[in-house]
Amino acid sequence: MQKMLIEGGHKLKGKVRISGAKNSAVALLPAAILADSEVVLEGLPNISDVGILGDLLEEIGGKVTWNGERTIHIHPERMISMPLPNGKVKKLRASYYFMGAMLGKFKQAVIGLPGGCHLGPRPIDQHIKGFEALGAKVTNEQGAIYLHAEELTGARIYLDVVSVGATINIMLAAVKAKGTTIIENAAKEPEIIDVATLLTNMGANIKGVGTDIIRIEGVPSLHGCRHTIIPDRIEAGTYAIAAAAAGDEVIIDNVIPQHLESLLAKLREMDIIVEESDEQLYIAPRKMIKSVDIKTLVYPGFPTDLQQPFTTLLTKASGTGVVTDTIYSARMKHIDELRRMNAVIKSEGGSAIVSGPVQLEAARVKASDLRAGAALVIAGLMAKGITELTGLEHIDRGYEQMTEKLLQLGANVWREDLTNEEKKQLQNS
Ligand SMILES: CC(=O)N[C@H]1[C@@H](OP(=O)(O)OP(=O)(O)OC[C@H]2O[C@@H](n3ccc(=O)[nH]c3=O)[C@H](O)[C@@H]2O)O[C@H](CO)[C@@H](O)[C@@H]1O
Ligand SMILES: C=C(OP(=O)(O)O)C(=O)O
Repeated sequence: MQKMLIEGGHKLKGKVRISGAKNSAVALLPAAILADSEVVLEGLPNISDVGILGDLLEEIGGKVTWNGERTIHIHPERMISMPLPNGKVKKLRASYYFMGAMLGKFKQAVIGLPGGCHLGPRPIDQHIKGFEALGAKVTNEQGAIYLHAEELTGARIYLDVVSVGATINIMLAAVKAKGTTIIENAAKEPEIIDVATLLTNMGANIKGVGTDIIRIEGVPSLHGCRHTIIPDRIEAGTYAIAAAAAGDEVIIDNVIPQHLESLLAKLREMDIIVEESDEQLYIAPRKMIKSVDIKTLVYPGFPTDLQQPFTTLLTKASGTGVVTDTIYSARMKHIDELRRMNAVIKSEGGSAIVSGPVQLEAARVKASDLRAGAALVIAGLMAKGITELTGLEHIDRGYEQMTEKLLQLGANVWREDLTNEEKKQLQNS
């Protein structure tokens, strides 16, 4: 168990390279189950969620080899419908994609309910509604979802809420079903397009991804292929926010700027200098920046996954900014920690109202989830003194080599093992 120490006040400057997208990677890996021959995925991020999914593919009989840290070769030929009711599936959210992929391939699966960030209730009723519409019988027995179908048949499925996970999971279950599946009110996130691109390269017939109606003609089999993952727009957004909050001039490399338009528009509204080229962003903050309000929405709206880091940036802005998360209204556990660091934030009617500018002060803080962790790292970069951050297992789920990337940008940040006393204190907190 470790803590991260961040000495604030060192301006970020230089170039940072963005890794492959976590939320794509965690769907591409289970999608490989559906193929009959080798799938090669390139450009994967070196994060713990990816490692766990690789292990799960092996647990069900896949032959998995890594070529370096970013390229995985998956041989699905010997995979079986092994039940995964417990264990590693509980460590992350995206293990729920084993439901759709194994149902699509084997017509049966037993998968424990997923873990992932605690952001308030995260039901999977829309995933289940989709599987049932395709002809599966789905039951929940002691925290594991049992899925079984004699045959999967295409269906018209209207999602009651726009859900990334349900859209991808239904695609995975439907690509080999008999006939046509139509997903209405589908999510449009870039990661969904990335997964559909992989499936199409495997031989699937999918139309309409990136719109809210996806049409899938089932095919009898899918073959292997090679696929390169898209860059992580949330990691890129996090570094853009860090650059705006504690940077001088920062270039963010390997990014698709169009994936971040909602964030970039807000940064410009604050008076931050943002320049875009094909694969790069250039961010330069001004001395005085203006507060703005943000409301998270489904893509292409402002991403909930950047809400927490953005809240930290608002502490530096002049005026009052209202932060409302319409996707996860309870995604506010970073607020108390930011208050410990001198932030002035009121909670009102489910929104956080941030007043600034204030000089943040170093403190001992704890990441309750992945993006709360990112928010607190940025706060540490802005604060006076040395911030000590625990809960790093959350950060490691989604940020590749964050310490190294920040060091490269000129931050003074390092990790240390926790003492026994600190471990005890953490367990009791
Ligand atoms: C691994 C992954 O890709 N995680 C992302 C994914 O999570 P995840 O796929 O879990 O999020 P969803 O898009 O499904 O959730 C969106 C909203 O729909 C609700 N909902 C969802 C499914 C369902 O069956 N019923 C239901 O009510 C959720 O509670 C939430 O309020 O999208 C979220 C929203 O962009 C991001 O924060 C996560 O980083
Ligand atoms: C909420 C997130 O992840 P997950 O859905 O994997 O918990 C996230 O990436 O911000």
